[in-house]
Amino acid sequence: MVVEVKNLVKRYGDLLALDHLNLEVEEGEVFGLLGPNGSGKSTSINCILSLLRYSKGDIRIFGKPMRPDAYDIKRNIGVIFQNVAVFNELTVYDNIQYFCGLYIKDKKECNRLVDEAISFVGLEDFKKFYPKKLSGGLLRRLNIACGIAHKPKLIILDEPTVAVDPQSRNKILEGIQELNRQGATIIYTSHYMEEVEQICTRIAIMDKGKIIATGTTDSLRRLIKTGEKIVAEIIGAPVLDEDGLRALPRVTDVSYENGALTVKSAQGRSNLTEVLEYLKAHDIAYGRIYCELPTLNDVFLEITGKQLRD
Ligand SMILES: Nc1ncnc2c1ncn2[C@@H]1O[C@H](COP(=O)(O)OP(=O)(O)OP(=O)(O)O)[C@@H](O)[C@H]1O
Repeated sequence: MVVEVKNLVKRYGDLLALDHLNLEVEEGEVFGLLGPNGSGKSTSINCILSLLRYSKGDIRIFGKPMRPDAYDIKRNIGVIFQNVAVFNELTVYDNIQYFCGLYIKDKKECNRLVDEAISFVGLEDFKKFYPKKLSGGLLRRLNIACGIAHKPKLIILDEPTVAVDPQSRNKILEGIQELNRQGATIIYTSHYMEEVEQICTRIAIMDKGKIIATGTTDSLRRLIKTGEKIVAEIIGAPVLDEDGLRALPRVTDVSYENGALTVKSAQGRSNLTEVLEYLKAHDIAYGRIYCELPTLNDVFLEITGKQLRD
């Protein structure tokens, strides 16, 4: 176990930010902490890193108790925070060298690792640039390079893609997967469910300071009643007999809004053929028709009654 958190409680005054949080991350995982804004992701990370005092709970990293002065543990952790934390007075190269040099004393080895980190995040053409000259996406990549150059065993990324252009976002996501392939265990916090689905091997969904569900994307999808969702883009504005659709086997919900007919069925049942037959029998013209499995947002919605991105 790389990280073990037991019954973690954190209060900010009267606000209960972490409510008996339990979390386990195994070696080799890309572990996603997914939750809406304010659910407690950053607070969890800051407590895990001993950057914040907490009211109650136990935290172990690499099997040892985590404390503010546990430098042997901290040496093996790389952290990339939401807010970019680099020196504006130093170039891209010098920034990475500074952070890497905090851990790697051999200058030659440090420079080799800096070069490796620069090519890893694709900043070869920007080595001599100062941070102010970099776009938001490139700045994020620099932030990541500073956090990973010393080859930590555990890498924690707190929403590293907020306000990042698609090209840099893809580069960052691919980079995280590559770091994992090279042996690092990753903890990744985000409120973007697509990213978490794309890169995480296991996911914990957070709400109001608690983990409300944990599992792989597939196992989380199976947790809920809703299974397949069929969406048909209806041509024209025909009146639909929704009751006829509701009567299909295991249909849980039917809606018809803005020209889109949505039919949701319970797990384990596909109603695609029946919906197509219904449309044909009632002479209803349609354009695209597609089936979707539940998303992590559907999981969150069913468990909490609200959207992940409220
Ligand atoms: N320093 C602080 N003082 C008081 N309340 C705080 C402080 N930091 C966070 N909070 C509150 O604690 C709760 C959890 O916040 P936290 O930043 O951990 O959530 P988050 O899931 O990381 O959200 P985001 O995605 O917006 O960063 C929120 O209600 C937030 O307003």
